[in-house]
Amino acid sequence: NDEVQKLISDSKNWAIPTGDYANTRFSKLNQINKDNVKNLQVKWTFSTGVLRGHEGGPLVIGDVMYVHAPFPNTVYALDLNNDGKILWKYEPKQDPNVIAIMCCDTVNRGVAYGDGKIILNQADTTVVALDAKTGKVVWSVKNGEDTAGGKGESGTSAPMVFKDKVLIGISGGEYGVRGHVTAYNLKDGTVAWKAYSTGPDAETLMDGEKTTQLGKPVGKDSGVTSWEGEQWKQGGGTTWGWYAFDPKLNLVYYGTGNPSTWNPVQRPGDNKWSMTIFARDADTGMAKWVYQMTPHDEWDFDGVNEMILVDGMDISGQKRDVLVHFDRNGFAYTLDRGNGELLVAKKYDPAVNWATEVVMDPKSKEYGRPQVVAKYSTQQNGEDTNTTGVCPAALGTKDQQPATYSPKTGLFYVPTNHVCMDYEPYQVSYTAGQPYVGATVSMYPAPNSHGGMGNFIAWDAAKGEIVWSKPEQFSVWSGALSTDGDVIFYGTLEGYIKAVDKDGKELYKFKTPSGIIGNINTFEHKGKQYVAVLSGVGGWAGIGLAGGLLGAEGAAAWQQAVAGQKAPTEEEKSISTAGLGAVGGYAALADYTTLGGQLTVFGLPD
Ligand SMILES: O=C(O)c1cc(C(=O)O)c2c(n1)C(=O)C(=O)c1cc(C(=O)O)[nH]c1-2
Repeated sequence: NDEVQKLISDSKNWAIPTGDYANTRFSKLNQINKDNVKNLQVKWTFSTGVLRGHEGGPLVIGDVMYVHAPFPNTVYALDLNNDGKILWKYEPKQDPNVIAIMCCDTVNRGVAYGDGKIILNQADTTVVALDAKTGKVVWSVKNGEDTAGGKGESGTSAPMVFKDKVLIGISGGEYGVRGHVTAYNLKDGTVAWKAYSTGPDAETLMDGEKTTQLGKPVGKDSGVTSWEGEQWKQGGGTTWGWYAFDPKLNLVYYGTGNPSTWNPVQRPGDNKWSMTIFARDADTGMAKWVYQMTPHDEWDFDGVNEMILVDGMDISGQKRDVLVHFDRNGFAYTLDRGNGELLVAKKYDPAVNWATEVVMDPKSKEYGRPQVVAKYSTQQNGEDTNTTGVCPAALGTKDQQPATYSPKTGLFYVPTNHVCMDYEPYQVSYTAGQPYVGATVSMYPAPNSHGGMGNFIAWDAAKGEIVWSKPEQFSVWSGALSTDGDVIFYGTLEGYIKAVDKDGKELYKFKTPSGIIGNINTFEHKGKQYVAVLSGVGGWAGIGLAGGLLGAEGAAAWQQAVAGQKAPTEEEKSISTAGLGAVGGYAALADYTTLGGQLTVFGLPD
């Protein structure tokens, strides 16, 4: 989209949720720099009026900031000329029953701009285009089937506007939803193309001969033949993460989520194309290449995290245009983004133990496949057996919280989880619209380490090496930002916004009113640079607080039990696995923060 590209190239704006089409989250602004960032002050704040988890961040286009909220997905247009005075507000009417079918809090990762419209992907899968000037609905379409007699589909992902289209994904892998992405025409909301993650070629938009994985044709109907019977019909592979676009290659990139159910014993086969990076033609949706990172997933390692596109990376003396992806499974992948050739696949947390390596020898039958450690195979250990000590936990070495790439240092700065789990699969039967999880999980900090549940790291994607790692008490569930001012920002679950230098040295921190799971961004207005972030604890890691699943008393009792100071009661034991395992794991968060949705805008002293 030429208009959007023009807006993006002017760093004063933050014109798309990911900062740019390459998902770098790097800004050329440099007024706020490593020397003066310590002087940052709060300039103005704005309450969204909504509690629960606030993911994503505001857009800034010219004099207007667009702020979104989790369910009920209120959108505000704020006037930057007037300390954020409200220009318009849009509040959709949605059936609150959709809350019950959202796996990991009522989050929404942001709105997109294009063609004079603001596009919102609502929790109930309604996609609306709002007139950016007035907030009036221009068009509205239904992207899935939610609660009433539906399949348990929901919407949380941020749309991506590209060319004359907007890409929308779907959530509901915990409900057996069959994943899909749809490109809608920006003009009127009609469907340009729709591609499923599983199923026959005509529906996955694959060509058995021309679509390749690691240089080889995928074969006919691979999205059917890699499943038993008709299991692909509720096979998961949802598309709730981030999307990227390469205008030169005319390809869109994204990853697919876990195969449904979480019980691997119940679904033999590689379960294609769950857990897969897709490169699709932007005009037709046809898949050019794919790469399945975790064939036959046994741990819920959704492959949806962002794809970061970097040009001319020096890989063993050769300049390559690459795609870098920090997967939930604990491996960071560097691929040639033109043909999907695998260049690097290395662990980005030393705790990762479920696989020893990804096979890099093209002559091997196992080429590109992770080598699973039998002890941590929930498939081999079988149903109703608790597989213990698996690292990372189901929420991965990194979940949806996006990393940033700085072209100045050539490094990636990555918010990570340092969490392990016990995982017990069990039989589950499929009923449309009902949970289809099939595993009990509990989570805890990676053992024999620093005791915390997170690290903020710097990563060299050419070598596949951690450059430095800064321990955090909790998972870093916020998206990072790097700038030409040689500063890197991220937020913490306790609620701190932090700024570090290129060596990871902390330069600034400020405690905002609630835990940060939003993505930090920056913009310039009237010649001054600002940094903005949404606070509002929640998401999967914060579900205990956001969903009210654990009171402060419960948290304290649970912590004592974990610390071995008292025997856990039956109720406390059930807490440990509530919220798909996150409630017990993150119980101590209740000592630091509580719910609240607020935007905080920082700037330098006048
Ligand atoms: O399979 C799915 O459809 C699906 C959807 C979502 C979502 O839409 O938020 C999450 C997940 N899975 C998931 O596995 C996960 O770890 C997760 C974390 C979060 C979050 O916002 O903190 N959402 C989701």
